[in-house]
Amino acid sequence: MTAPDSLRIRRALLSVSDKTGIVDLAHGLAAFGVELLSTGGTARLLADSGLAVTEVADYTGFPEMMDGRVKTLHPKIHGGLLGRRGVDDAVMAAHGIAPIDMVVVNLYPFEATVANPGCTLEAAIENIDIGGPTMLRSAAKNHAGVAVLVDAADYAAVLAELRDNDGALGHATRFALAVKTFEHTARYDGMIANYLGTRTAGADAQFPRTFNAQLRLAQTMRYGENPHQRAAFYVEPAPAEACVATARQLQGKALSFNNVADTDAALECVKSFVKPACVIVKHANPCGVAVSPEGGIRAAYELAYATDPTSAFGGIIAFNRELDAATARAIVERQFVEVIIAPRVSAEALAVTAAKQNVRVLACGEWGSARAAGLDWKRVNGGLLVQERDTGMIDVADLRVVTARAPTEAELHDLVFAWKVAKFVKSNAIVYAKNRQTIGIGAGQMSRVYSAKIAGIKAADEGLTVPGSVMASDAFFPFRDGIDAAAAAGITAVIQPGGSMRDAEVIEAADAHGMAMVFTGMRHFRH
Ligand SMILES: NC(=O)c1ncn([C@@H]2O[C@H](COP(=O)(O)O)[C@@H](O)[C@H]2O)c1NC=O
Repeated sequence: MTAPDSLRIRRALLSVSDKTGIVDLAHGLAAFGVELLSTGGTARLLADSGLAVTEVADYTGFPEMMDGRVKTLHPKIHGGLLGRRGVDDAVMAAHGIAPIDMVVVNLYPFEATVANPGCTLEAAIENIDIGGPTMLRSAAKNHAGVAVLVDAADYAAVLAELRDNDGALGHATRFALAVKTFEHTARYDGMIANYLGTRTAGADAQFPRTFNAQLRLAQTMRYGENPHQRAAFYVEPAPAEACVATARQLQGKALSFNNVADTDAALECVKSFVKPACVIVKHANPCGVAVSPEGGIRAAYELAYATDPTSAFGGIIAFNRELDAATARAIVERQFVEVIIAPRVSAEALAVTAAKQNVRVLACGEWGSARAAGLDWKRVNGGLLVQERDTGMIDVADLRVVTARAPTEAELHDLVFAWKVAKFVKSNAIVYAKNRQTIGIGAGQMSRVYSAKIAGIKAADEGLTVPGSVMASDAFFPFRDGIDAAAAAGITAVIQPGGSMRDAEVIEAADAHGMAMVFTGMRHFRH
């Protein structure tokens, strides 16, 4: 039995650039007696597979012309797609226009074409599909009488519905396919506008005149940053690397708005380390970070936790290795934790966390050694600030020793470690570290010297020893007071960008205290 709002498919037009799955779909349609119309290359492929197919050119009486610029742009096609069934039947019949009940189209590969570094403007323009989006939009607008397929991933489900519904498709399916189609053409046109918008006179090559992006709704949340704010999580169509948006949740309550933001902060920080590492984040700031080359993530977790157990309560914990059962047990037996994220989670670890079903456990997949380039967006009222992601990394070879004393090998390891952490601490950021463990973190203060004071207070409160530690500062010291305070606390080496008007005074202070200081030449403000 056919459902009342169903549409019997009698005639379909197939015109695809990406021919994946098209032959199987066409055979499936033919089995329901569907008449097939098609354009040049698609028609040849279908005919070669033994199907009876009418070329659009034969159907319209107009040849494909202008190197394919005009193939399907004809009233017999668009009338067949747009004609309102039951309203326009007479006019359609008068002009020899037959209804087309299904359109299967995917577009010239504009995105892949312009992604090629050697792509010319001419090649880009030739890859702007005109006839395809026009058919898609006609069909999607008239979804009351037409089914439209823009994605090969939908072919099997559509064939299955035809099988179950006597060769017809229900309204809900047609509506969903139409919405997907408009999303697709919007994205396609957005990409074209972005590309061409960087090529107008005087335009910036990276920032188009208008900013078009398409993000997919991944999740609606109970609330936003606060309970009176509604919220949702939108994700990019294809994130370039493993991230919070690609993560699979293996157990636990739904992620909250703040969970997603903090998980992102923790994960992006832990990606900075090659050896087994743990980052604990609270309110967007790392409150404990450690690397343990010998002890693995279990030892790294213990060290990270020890930095600031008070703040770690209810924190987000990220690892750069598979979460194992011993580490999972150490966490859940000790502390309240909101989220644990790792590239992978072993079955044994999951069996351990299962005892605490509220804990959200996420596996995000592996990432490579270099961070993917991309853009960061930050909303301000009435606008959007866009910048390149801070993928800047320093290498030991990039460091410039500016003091009489060079850092020892051990200090150097700690300086690089502390610098990597400081990059993920809100400015003004000061990080004290020793043996690749954070000893104190001062975050988000309006003056650098206060961040330094807080780092010292936290270390003292948790019984950690500052003397012999190193210090990282995300930006230069404007005055020598920060260095003097650090020396008084027992800091022996400093890493900072340099570049202050008073660098000479700051270096003099470090020398006077017998400290080693290196300049990175790179700043890592984070607001
Ligand atoms: N110009 C037209 O009338 C036209 N009609 C359909 N196309 C596109 O031609 C492609 C399929 O071509 P073929 O079947 O010849 O391989 C599809 O990407 C389809 O979107 C057209 N090409 C571009 O605009």
